[in-house]
Amino acid sequence: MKATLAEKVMGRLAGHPVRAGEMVEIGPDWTFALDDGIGLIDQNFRRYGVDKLARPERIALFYDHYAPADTPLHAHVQRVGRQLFERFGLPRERLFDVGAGISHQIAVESGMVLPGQLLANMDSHTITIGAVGALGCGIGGAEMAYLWAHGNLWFRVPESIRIDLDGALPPGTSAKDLVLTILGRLTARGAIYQSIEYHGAGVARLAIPERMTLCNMGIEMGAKFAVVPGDAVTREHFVKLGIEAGEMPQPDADASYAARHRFDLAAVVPLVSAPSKVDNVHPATEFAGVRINQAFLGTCTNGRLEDLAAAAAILKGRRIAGGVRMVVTPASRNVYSQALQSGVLQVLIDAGATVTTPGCGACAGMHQGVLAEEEVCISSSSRNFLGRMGHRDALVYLGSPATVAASALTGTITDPRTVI
Ligand SMILES: CC(C)[C@H](C(=O)O)[C@@H](O)C(=O)O
Ligand code: SF4
Repeated sequence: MKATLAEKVMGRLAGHPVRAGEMVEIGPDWTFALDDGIGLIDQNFRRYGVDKLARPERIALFYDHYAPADTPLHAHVQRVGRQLFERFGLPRERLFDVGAGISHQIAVESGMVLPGQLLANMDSHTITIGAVGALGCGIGGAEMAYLWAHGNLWFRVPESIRIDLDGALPPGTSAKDLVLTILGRLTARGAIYQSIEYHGAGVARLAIPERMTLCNMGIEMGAKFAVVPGDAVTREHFVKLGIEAGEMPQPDADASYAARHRFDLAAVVPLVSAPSKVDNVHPATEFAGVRINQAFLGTCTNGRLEDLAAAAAILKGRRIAGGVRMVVTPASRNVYSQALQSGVLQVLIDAGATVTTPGCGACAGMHQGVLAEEEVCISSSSRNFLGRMGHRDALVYLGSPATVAASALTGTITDPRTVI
């Protein structure tokens, strides 16, 4: 029986071959929770009298959405999580506390999640780990409480769609512009509950951080998973970490796909997703002259060293425009440290940027740079819904790190190719 990568991974966990559409009761290899969800797990445990965890070795907790805490309520929730860890005797090193960074960023950069593994997290952008040939998806608080208590949960095996990428990205463009190209064509409903498999010479050329950006926005098309099957680049990522990547499961050559698409990377241009729908994608040049108040560089979409470096390359020796604030939030402590040591942060600070604690930062409008009414932000993040980054009358445009830097420089939305 020919299988897609999603069918292979879920079949391994089910203990028998599975087909798209089938329901399986499986125990993911990893089950993560966040500061934004641990309170729900605690409530469910208390309501149903859970006093034992089924698979404690698969559990980790991350404080990324509002860390350090911005309100007494959020501080309380974080305290509840620390207490829950103590109550169940979970190892302290599995609680990634204030300053560690975004869960799925850490899952990839530390080598925690291996190719072919399934990670369930209380966060939809966990899909990002598809960059290392793994499957990541978000589930709700009651479901995660059930998983932690029982070890298994029902999943429907998704259909898969195959996207073949050819060619190479032109200068001034990045994986963000590529994924915005795909999102613009497929739309926000283009892959609902499907697993997007990326193939082809175009994706083989992309480094792990670029693959993370590519997979990250799969959720904006409604996908259950987005994944680049493990290859030489994946293996090299784990070799550098001193970790054995293992077998790296592959989809069968003639597996069955619900749809196939092809994109040429050479045709990609700097793009912007305009307010307030993610698939409202147009060339950045169409928004030339739109004034911004804030430029936000960070998130699990584009808060990695390579993203900060791309912005620094544009801002080196220059100052951001008067009246614009630039907020930089490294995706993890590791990114922060590397950006510090390499001088990238100094360039950004000299240009006038401010740097915040690693984590989600302003992305979901919870802290560290939310917007006032009528303010406009150019952001390297993944969502621009109304009210996403603060006031519901603020406007968020999404673009690449280079577009964010170029716009911070001029004070208006700017195609980075015009300022390089
Ligand atoms: C808070 C969390 C549940 C949410 C998600 O699931 O994606 C957030 O990370 C987001 O980006 O909107
Ligand atoms: S950085 Fe933004 S998109 Fe990513 S997990 Fe955090 S809030 Fe969600």
